[in-house]
Amino acid sequence: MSIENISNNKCFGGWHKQYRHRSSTLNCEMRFAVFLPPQINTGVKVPALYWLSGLTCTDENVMQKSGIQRVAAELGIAIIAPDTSPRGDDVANDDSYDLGQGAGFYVNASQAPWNRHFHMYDYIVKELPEIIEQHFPISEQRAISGHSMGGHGALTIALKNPERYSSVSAFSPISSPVNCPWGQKAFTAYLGAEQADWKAYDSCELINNATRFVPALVDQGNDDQFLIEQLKPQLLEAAARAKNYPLQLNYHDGYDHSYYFIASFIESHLRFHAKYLR
Ligand SMILES: N[C@@H](CCC(=O)N[C@@H](CS)C(=O)NCC(=O)O)C(=O)O
Repeated sequence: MSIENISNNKCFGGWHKQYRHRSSTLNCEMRFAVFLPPQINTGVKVPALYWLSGLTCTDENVMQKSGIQRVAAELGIAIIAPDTSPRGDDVANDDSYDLGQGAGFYVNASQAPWNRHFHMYDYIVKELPEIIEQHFPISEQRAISGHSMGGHGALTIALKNPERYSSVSAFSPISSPVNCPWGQKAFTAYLGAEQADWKAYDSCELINNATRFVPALVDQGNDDQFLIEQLKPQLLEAAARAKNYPLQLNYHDGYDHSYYFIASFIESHLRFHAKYLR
């Protein structure tokens, strides 16, 4: 698996780098970004936090807007930022911002035309870590986090693979895609009309069925424009309470859905993950 370096920026003593590669899982060319903390110079492998972004995003949003690098450099954690879907002229798409390219929802699509490329679940869980751990001094110690659609991705991926992630966190996640318009639209397209098939990618369902717990942290702004209709964190809270699941969910007055909110609390997420990555 070869990768091509396309940019390098020194940052807080470490490096922000972008790469292009051919993904066999997604059947197209993909780009990802990695922040390598200064500790890679000590000859010891560093752990990684995978960051899954939300609707309309690429690898660039978190790297340019969250300020994640400062504390990642202090703690010696690499940040991996993939794209949010397969892309390209021959990849299926939709005119709306919440379906198709930029909106992969971190599932494996079973329905045409999406099933030719939209296998973001397998890409994030299997192919990308293999590439990362082959090409960089990054260990198999992994944590996962994300925002909105990416918060849903992080939670579901950790809940489905508790042996692969030591902790999970999310900002403003889509807490139960089965129960909101964004999720219902995407899952109908990618997974088909059979709602029983959607439950394999619903955080609340997965918490309900969990047998092994991954410590979880969620932060949510109370002035988030998507809170009531789409995000529904109270469903996540109720599922966790019923199961005694180790979820800490914090609400914050005045904060919205943007990266200004993420930038305000990203430090606490990194320190949370650092406790479990050691
Ligand atoms: N209608 C909005 C909805 C998309 C949206 O809010 N995306 C969030 C994730 S769900 C985001 O992170 N946008 C990019 C950014 O703020 O940098 C748009 O098209 O930008």
